[in-house]
Amino acid sequence: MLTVKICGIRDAKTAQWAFSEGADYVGLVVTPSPRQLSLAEVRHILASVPGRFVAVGKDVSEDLFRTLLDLPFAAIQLHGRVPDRWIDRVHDQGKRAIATTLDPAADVVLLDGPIPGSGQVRSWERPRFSRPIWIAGGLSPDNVRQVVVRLKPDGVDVSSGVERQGQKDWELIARFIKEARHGDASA
Ligand SMILES: O=C(O)c1ccccc1NCC(=O)[C@H](O)[C@H](O)COP(=O)(O)O
Repeated sequence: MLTVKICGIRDAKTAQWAFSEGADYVGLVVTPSPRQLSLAEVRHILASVPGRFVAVGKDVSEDLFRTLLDLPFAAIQLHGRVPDRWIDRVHDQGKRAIATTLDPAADVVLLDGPIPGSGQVRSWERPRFSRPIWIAGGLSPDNVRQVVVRLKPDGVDVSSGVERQGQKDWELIARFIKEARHGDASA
């Protein structure tokens, strides 16, 4: 079944909404971005909402990485710099590792757009690879069904495509999940 991740959620109520609409994962951004959360905000959301959360960061420092390993995230998604053995360390904590390059050690490879969270479309192709592939970069409720039907990815991931004026929009989140699931049912 298709995995759906909604990324860059910044409050507990919106996270709860995404899960209630059928999201499999919610991503919390922990490095510089308009969606970045403080660690206090992250802890608050993780403590208030049951569900599978992903820590999402770019060029994460060793200190931050250690903190993320100790928090109850289901998965860690690493963009940019990924030092040797980090994926093993994610696994040692019983978490899943989401890589943004074709890394055979990862549990999932996220094929993202050129700038994460920017809404820029990647060239939507699905490489042959031994790990599950999630597609992201410029997805929205208007195109996700077609992308799922055409590429048959293992998952889809969205951030700006479910925002209005820089804020997550509940109706767009619900519609994105519905459209992705329709695509999966007819793929
Ligand atoms: O979303 C961010 O602001 C972000 C910042 C730093 C690292 C990663 C980030 N997002 C990663 C994601 O998983 C996004 O969902 C993905 O890049 C797709 O974004 P969009 O094209 O806006 O849907």
